[in-house]
Amino acid sequence: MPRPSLTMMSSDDDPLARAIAPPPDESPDQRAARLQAEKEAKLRSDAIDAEINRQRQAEKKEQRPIKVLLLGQSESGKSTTLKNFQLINSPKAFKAERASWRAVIQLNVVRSIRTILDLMSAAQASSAYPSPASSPIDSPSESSRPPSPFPTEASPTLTSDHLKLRLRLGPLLQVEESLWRRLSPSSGEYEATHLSPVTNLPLPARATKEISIHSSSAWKNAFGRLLSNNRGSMDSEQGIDFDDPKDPGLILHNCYEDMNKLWNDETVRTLLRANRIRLEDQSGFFLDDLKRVTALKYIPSDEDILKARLKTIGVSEHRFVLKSGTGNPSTSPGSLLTKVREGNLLSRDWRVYDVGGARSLRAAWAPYFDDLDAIIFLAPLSPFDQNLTEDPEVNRLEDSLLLWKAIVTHPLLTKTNLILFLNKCDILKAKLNAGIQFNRTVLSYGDRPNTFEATSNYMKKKFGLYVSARGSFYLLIPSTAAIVKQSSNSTRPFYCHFTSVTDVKSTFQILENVKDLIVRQNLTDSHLV
Ligand SMILES: Nc1nc2c(ncn2[C@@H]2O[C@H](COP(=O)(O)OP(=O)(O)OP(=O)(O)O)[C@@H](O)[C@H]2O)c(=O)[nH]1
Ligand SMILES: [Mg+2]
Repeated sequence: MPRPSLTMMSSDDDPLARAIAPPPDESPDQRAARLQAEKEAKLRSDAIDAEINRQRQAEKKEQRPIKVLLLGQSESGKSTTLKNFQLINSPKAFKAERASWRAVIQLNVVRSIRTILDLMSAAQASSAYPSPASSPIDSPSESSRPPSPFPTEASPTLTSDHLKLRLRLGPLLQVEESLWRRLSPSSGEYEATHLSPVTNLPLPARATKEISIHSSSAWKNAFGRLLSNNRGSMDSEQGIDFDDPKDPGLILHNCYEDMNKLWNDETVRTLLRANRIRLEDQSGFFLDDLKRVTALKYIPSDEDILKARLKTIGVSEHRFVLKSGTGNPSTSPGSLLTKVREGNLLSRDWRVYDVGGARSLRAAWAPYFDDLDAIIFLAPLSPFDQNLTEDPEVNRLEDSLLLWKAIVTHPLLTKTNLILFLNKCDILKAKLNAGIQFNRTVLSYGDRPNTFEATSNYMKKKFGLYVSARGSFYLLIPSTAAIVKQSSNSTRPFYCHFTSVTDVKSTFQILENVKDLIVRQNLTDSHLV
């Protein structure tokens, strides 16, 4: 016999319908009460459904990694900030890379010395043919330089001792060659850049290039291989093989006396000043630590690694998990993050992206704008008297401001947390202390005091105007003869820190606060708080 279909089934046949059906003798009052109860039950059920839905959405968001992008012009300190993240969150991996960074530091040392040697050659050539038109100071691009913030000195005359010193340092050129070859894959991924924005000297081709390694290249493997090598001469913990025949440590060690003599020579210092070169403010400067970094068993410290300079091409990514219970002295015991950590509610994946900041590389940034939690934008304050390497017409401070404006007003980033690091504060302080006048290049600064406090707060205000104020303002920089007049209608929160990201201790504190802020915002977005 065929079973009755659902439509054929009466409520008498359906046990559930029978169970919930109203009693046949229900009075009008009872009916009204029943309908009211059913209405309330439905409301409760809908509220529970909505809560479950909300929690599901939040969990989904919780599971996706927190993404942070580091932005800023070239040499602003992005990769150095990434190294700080690594040092804090993956110290073992950071340590494992010491051998590779040691090679970069050796190259940085050689490059600084080479700058001096090339300068000596140029000075010698111009003294042999003393024509005003060929002198470095009168080079055609001189007009594009910012006005000198300190008095220009006459170029000194080099003695035969200087020339002997230069000859004795010849082996360093081989060190440079061999380190270049080892660090770079055969394709040769160097991008030509000028040696320094303050020199327009006719230097040899090699000296005008800055070493840059594509992030996808396995340059660290050239040295990382040593990790598996178990030789007795090796510091296995640091992964450095001091007896490696290709290691240039011995040559550098043997050249220490001459390098030190060169760097501390008064005539050489005058020559540098006459050409407006302050090596001590440049990236990858180790000449004040020559004895230590050329020691036979030199192992780079954390600070050395942060100071090492290697230009980024491409994008590097650092992943880590924010562990529960990691100590943050700044997090108050009752704060949300502490509670979340204590309750072990939060073990989130983090991804920090570091991109190349040179002008030609900025087009590669946009694909990373999607789905970002925060951008840490680095604007170095110290190069207020320098122009861009890639565009000698543009002041570096002005470039940072315009870049910041482009990020603040970018349509894909309206909901992204923007955190500004006004960086290289240590170099800014040193420059101001050396008597370099801020208002010589930033004319709009007027006659305000030439102190760190006044100049840095002035720039904080300028950057802040784009995000948290309405109105117009200007920054006058004569090198470009441009008045950077801007207006802003935005009122986003303005998170700003004065940083020196080569300083491990202060940067640790700032990054912990930044992580706290990002987690907080992320939870707020997920409606968890
Ligand atoms: N003294 C000092 N040096 C800094 C500071 N921040 C960065 N540097 C140095 O400046 C140089 C450039 O820093 P990077 O982190 O390589 O710059 P970047 O923004 O990654 O540059 P690109 O890769 O070219 O885009 C490095 O030698 C750093 O050690 C700082 O606050 N103070
Ligand atoms: Mg970089």
